[in-house]
Amino acid sequence: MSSKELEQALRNTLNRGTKLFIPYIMAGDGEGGVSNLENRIRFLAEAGASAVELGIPFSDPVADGPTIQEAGLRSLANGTKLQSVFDALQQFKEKSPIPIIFMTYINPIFKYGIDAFFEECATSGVSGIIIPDLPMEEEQLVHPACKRNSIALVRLAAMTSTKERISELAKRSEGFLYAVSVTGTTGARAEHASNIGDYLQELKEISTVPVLAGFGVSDADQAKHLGSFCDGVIVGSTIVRLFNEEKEDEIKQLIQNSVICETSV
Ligand SMILES: O=P(O)(O)OC[C@@H](O)[C@@H](O)c1c[nH]c2ccccc12
Repeated sequence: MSSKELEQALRNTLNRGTKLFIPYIMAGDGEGGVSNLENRIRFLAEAGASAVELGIPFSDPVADGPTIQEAGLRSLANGTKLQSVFDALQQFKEKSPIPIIFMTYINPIFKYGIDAFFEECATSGVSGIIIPDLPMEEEQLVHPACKRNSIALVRLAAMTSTKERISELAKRSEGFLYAVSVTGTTGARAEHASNIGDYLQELKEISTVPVLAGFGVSDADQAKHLGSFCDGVIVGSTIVRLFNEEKEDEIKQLIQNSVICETSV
């Protein structure tokens, strides 16, 4: 799947009249470690997920809140390595029904080797990547390799970024634009800032790719609220927690209730 194809897959979903929902899961978390990946991704696709964000466990996850950090520790305890994630993806019995977007810090990419990393992404069916600790000024380090292997480099916009920076990020983003919707780390929040709607609408106006809000979304009401200002949401900590508590039914309900489009907007 090329980087344009990720964008197109998301647009196809939007054209069917639903909002986007991208769940985040930590690769290697849960019983069986990476061997459960194919089942989990298939389950999420059937539940209505538009794509999946797949986290690679890392020892120093600076942007992760406690729920994702704990999932990373469980995954590392299961013996997960970057290579075992690639191997598991390459061994899928059938191609993933939804696009897979990697979420990893820059360090594991350096360690693996930039070219080798993106080549493996392409042969593993990964269509996009989120690198939260790679500033825009440094992205030339990886962008040529992303391009060569048709991996969409998803940019993150923060609420604290200047207008100029946000519009540059929105212009550059591939696949979609990740609108970080809180200040701070990942994790469920009771509520979002009152100016969140303005922020998301502004991003939506300047972005040429779909805009998804992430960070702090823990229920369908929040998802629908944020989704009413943009194209949908990314949910991490709540999905990770529900998988860990074996509450797959709640995951299904959360996704199905979040993607409903209210026509008032
Ligand atoms: O957990 P939350 O609050 O639902 O936020 C999404 C998030 O977990 C996922 O996108 C993610 C996990 N780790 C990250 C690090 C940086 C940016 C994004 C992420």
